[in-house]
Formats: sequence, structure tokens, C-alpha cells
Amino acid sequence: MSERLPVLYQKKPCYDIVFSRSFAELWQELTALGYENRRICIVTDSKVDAIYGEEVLSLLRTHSQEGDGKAVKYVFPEGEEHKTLDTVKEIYRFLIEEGFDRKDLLLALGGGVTGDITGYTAATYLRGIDYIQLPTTLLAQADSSIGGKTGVDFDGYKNMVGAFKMPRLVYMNLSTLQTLENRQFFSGFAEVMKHGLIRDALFYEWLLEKMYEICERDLDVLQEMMMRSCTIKKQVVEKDPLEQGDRALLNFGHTVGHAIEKAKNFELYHGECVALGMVAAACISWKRELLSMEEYYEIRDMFVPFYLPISIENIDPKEILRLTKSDKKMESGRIKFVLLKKIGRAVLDNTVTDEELLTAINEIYYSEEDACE
Ligand SMILES: NC(=O)c1ccc[n+]([C@@H]2O[C@H](COP(=O)([O-])OP(=O)(O)OC[C@H]3O[C@@H](n4cnc5c(N)ncnc54)[C@H](O)[C@@H]3O)[C@@H](O)[C@H]2O)c1
Ligand SMILES: O=C(O)C(=O)C[C@@H](O)[C@H](O)[C@H](O)COP(=O)(O)O
Ligand SMILES: [Zn+2]
Repeated sequence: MSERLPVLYQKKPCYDIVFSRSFAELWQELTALGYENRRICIVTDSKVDAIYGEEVLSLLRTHSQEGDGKAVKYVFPEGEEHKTLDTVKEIYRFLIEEGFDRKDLLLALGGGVTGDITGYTAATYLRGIDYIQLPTTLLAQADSSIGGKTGVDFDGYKNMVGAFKMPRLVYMNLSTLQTLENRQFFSGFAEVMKHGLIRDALFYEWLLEKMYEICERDLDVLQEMMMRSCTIKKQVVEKDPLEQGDRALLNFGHTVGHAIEKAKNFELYHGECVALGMVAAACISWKRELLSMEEYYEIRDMFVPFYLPISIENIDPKEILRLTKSDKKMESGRIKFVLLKKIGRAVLDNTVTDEELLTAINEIYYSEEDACE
């Protein structure tokens, strides 16, 4: 049974999130939004294309009354290393060659990388065309498809170039989660856990209770999890869509997380780095006596059954510290850091010192020497 959640932008209805179990209702949704006679370009990566590309393209072509040319597909190589302006440029070229105009539509079919690239292309091509999110990873369904943050990495620095551009619809086919590799599935789970930790202790506890069903990818449980996770994200972005204030709470774990992503040259996945960053942020919260020691260790250890890292080898903690300074959440030379006051309640703080950060980075740094001591 499909469900939907409306999302407001500046207090007005903007787009719906549809939770479905197939792509079958997609055409009906496109028609309801008036795209039935528009040209549609599916943007997807090579891996997702091999699994779902033809299914979605033929669905669009079957329904489109004016021939195959109405729906086309652009495929880029999978992986974070392709979330760049070069990929965006290639999509611009393709859209120009195909004669896409301002009334036409882009469909982002894939994970967060595809969503971020497609959204940014939609924000900038012809000064803005519409796009729809068809998220196929846990991370994209629970987090990145909602809220209109789009962009690309630049010289390895995360999301350095981007724009806010709201999608016209987020259509989730939850069954796509069944084909996701385990490591990718759990990487996405880190952002789900983040939503519980920053805003909703009951959701956090529910996630622990449903650990078995989540790991088994029980679709009913995943649908409820997604509804609750998306509700939290929706509430935060509705209140502060352009990140003037509390939306920055969604960055819990990201200051250190993004630094590790860059330092490791994207060898670790986004959610894995965010999990490490959340452990570091929880550690600072403990050292400041916002969290008790028990709470800190509970937060750290609950990542383990979800196959998420809580320590990392082969990094230079000082280099990670240096990289945190190039994250976007800097204001007048200070990092806008997210700490936890308790489980379910995050706060912004711009007084975290280099010393505190280094102590926390050392806490997640695993070295052979320490292990031998
Ligand atoms: N815009 C936002 O608000 C926001 C929020 C969180 C993360 N992000 C960004 O999202 C990106 C991470 O997203 P991601 O983890 O989805 O990465 P991703 O898009 O690279 O997808 C991960 C991998 O899974 C494959 N894949 C996708 N769907 C699949 C499926 N159903 N079955 C099998 N394989 C599938 C992809 O081809 C890729 O290899 C990062 O760049 C991060 O910065 C953005
Ligand atoms: O939607 C948001 O706002 C977020 O911060 C969600 C994050 O999970 C996401 O990784 C986002 O892309 C990070 O934003 P950035 O501005 O720090 O790049
Ligand atoms: Zn994130």
C-alpha cells in the first residue's frame, strides 16, 4: 500500500514524497503534475542503469503517446568520484543535443550521488528546469532526496559547489532496496540513525528494537522506518529550508565525516564517514558533560550491529583536523559544530576548540601501537 507525505516550502505545499513498492504508479504521478507531454531525461549511474534503467525508460515510453523520443536516458559512471562539474557538463551537452527546453523534466534515478548531480543540473540548466527524485538507496530515500540540497564535490572537497532546488516529487520504490549491496545499505542507515539521535529518542529506540527486521530488510519495517525518518527530515527542512539556522543540525557527524571522506579519497562511503563523525561529536558532547559516559558508549556501540565503523586506521588526526576547516559550516573562522545534549536533542555550538576536536579524532583513530599497549 503506497503512502505519501507532503512537504512545504515557505509554508506552501511544494512536493510530495511517495512511498511505493514498484515503479507502477510513477506515470500516474507524472500525469498529475502535467508532465505527460514533456520530454523527460532519466539521469542515472552505470550500476543503477544495469538494474532499473530499462524498466523506467520503457515505462515512460509505453505511456508517452508521441513516440520513443519523448523519454531519453543519460548514464554516467557510478561512484562519488564522478560527483563533479565534469559530469554536470556532460549532462548539459546531452540536454542541448536533445533539445531540452525549460518546460522539460529530469528524473534522478539512483542514490545520493545521482540525486545531487541531477538536482544541480536542474538548478542551473537554462537557469532552472524541473526535476524529480527516484531514490534507490537507503541513504537517498531516508535523506538526500528530501530538502533540495543539490551539488557536486570540487577538488575532492565535499559539496563545494551547489544550489538549493526543490524537486517536484520524490517517488520511492522501496523494493529497490533489495538489490543494494550490504555495505551501501548500512551506509544509508547511518543517516537514519542520525535523524533519531538529533531529533527523536523514541525513533532511535525503535530502530534498536527493530534491528533484526532492519538488517533482514523486511519491507514493512523499512517502510515505517522511511516514513519516520523522512518525517524528521521534512520537519527540519520545512522550518529552515535554506539553512539559515537549525537545518545545520542535519550536519551532525558531517564536519569530521566530510574530512574523513576527503582524506580517504572516497574509499569509505558517506554514511560510514558520518558514523565516525557522529562518534567524534558524541565524544565531545561527553567530554563537555552534555552526555554521560554511558550514553556516549551506548551511541558508539550501537553502530556496530549495523556494520558501521566506530574507529579508523591509517589517518593522520592532524590532517583530519586541518580538513575540518574547509567544510562549509564555517562562520567567521569558527566551525558551526553539532553536539548532542541528550539522545534525541542536538544543538549547534561554535565554541568547539581544536584541542577538543583533536581529542575526539584521536578517540576514533585506531592505531596498531594503541592495540599493542
Ligand atoms: N543532498 C542531500 O541532502 C544529501 C544528503 C545525504 C547525502 N548526500 C550525498 O549523497 C551521496 C551518497 O549517496 P549514496 O550513498 O546513495 O551513494 P551513491 O549514489 O553513490 O549510491 C551508492 C552505490 O549504490 C548503487 N546503487 C544505487 N541504487 C542501487 C540499488 N537499488 N541496487 C543496487 N545498487 C544501487 C550505486 O550505483 C552506487 O554504486 C554523497 O555524495 C553525499 O554527499 C546528499
Ligand atoms: O539536508 C541537509 O541539510 C543535510 O545536511 C543532510 C546531510 O546528510 C547531507 O550529507 C548534506 O549534503 C550535507 O550538506 P553540506 O551542506 O554539509 O554539504
Ligand atoms: Zn549526509
